[in-house]
Amino acid sequence: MASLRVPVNLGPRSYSIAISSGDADGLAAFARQAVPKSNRALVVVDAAIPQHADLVERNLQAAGWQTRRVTIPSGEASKSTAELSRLWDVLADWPADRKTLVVAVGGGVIGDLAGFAAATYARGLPLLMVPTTLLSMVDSSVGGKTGINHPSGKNLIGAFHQPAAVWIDTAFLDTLPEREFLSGLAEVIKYGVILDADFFAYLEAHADAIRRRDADAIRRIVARSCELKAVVVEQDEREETGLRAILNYGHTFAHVFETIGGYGAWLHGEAVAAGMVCASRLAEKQGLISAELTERQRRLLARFDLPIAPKSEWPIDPMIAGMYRDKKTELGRLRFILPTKLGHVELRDDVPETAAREILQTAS
Ligand SMILES: NC(=O)c1ccc[n+]([C@@H]2O[C@H](COP(=O)([O-])OP(=O)(O)OC[C@H]3O[C@@H](n4cnc5c(N)ncnc54)[C@H](O)[C@@H]3O)[C@@H](O)[C@H]2O)c1
Ligand SMILES: O=C(O)C(=O)C[C@@H](O)[C@H](O)[C@H](O)COP(=O)(O)O
Ligand SMILES: [Zn+2]
Repeated sequence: MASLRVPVNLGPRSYSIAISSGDADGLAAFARQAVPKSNRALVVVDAAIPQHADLVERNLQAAGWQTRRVTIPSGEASKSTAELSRLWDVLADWPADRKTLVVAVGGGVIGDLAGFAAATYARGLPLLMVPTTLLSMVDSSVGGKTGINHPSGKNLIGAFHQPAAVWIDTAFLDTLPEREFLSGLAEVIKYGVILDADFFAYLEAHADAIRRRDADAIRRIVARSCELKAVVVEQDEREETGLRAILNYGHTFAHVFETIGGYGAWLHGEAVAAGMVCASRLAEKQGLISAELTERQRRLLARFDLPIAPKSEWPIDPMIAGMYRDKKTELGRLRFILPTKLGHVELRDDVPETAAREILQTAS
């Protein structure tokens, strides 16, 4: 299958996303082209996928890199100061220099963590993203948001640091467990709601093929998601104008669901799924959309067995308090991304706290 390229045009920080399937050999030339002058590579890998790291490391070595590997325990708890500090220690001990490439092999946890190490060590090292989950292929490996969690809130500590390149090989998905695969689909559905009504309709029409991981369907959803994210990031790289904030649809709710669950009850995509339904209900309440649009999202999410409401036992006050720590909050005002029609959303700062509280109270 021919490999695709999606460009991310950011002037001096521009890079290419390569999308292929089973073309491990292509990685060496691609990485070398993206990072011509570099002789050391720190390969940061999720503990569950040593076989994928072997493949990546072999190819980097073939392209002239001397490699070292750090294995990170799987799961959201690794977006921590302890794991970050371990990466800094290895880099300092080697020692790394400013040409040392950091390579993230894993899902969004590894990308966010290794990316933040790359952003901070020696004030910035080149970063190669090699995403191995659906969620990281369609979202987290692109756009340069890196960081770790704080006990009080998701991704509260972080930096923008664009990768030098993103290498997506959809063959890595062959080993991905079903629940993780479905979680990634929440972010794919997000793109349809916020930017592309036709893409949403495609997801509705091809839900069965997507669920059985049909190769064409996977390639199409990965490519379209990357294109849509790239277009947004190109126009508002650091979330300054409000445009990039649309990628946060459902996340004001999702992040408090993840935090209240101790970063373990729900996967990120599961929290985003329920968060999008809450945001859509909030838009209904504000008179922006009819119930039909929320219902379409609920139906599609349910076809992928994704949650469509928070757990009833989660206490509401700490969730509301958590929303005020959301990075979109300004001057003490909550801000939400709300749909106005399929394929279009707005950043709103006129939603009263009581409305968000009511959504949580009536969620079931
Ligand atoms: N930076 C961004 O723009 C951005 C965007 C979206 C999400 N995120 C972050 O990404 C994280 C979620 O990412 P995720 O869903 O990839 O989770 P993850 O990184 O925890 O990976 C999910 C699970 O899949 C396993 N795994 C990874 N690749 C595998 C493979 N090929 N085969 C078998 N198992 C594999 C891992 O061990 C892990 O248990 C969250 O922390 C979220 O906040 C960041
Ligand atoms: O890239 C973005 O911008 C996003 O908002 C993508 C989100 O899917 C992702 O979960 C991101 O990490 C959330 O960012 P945050 O700034 O709300 O922590
Ligand atoms: Zn997300």
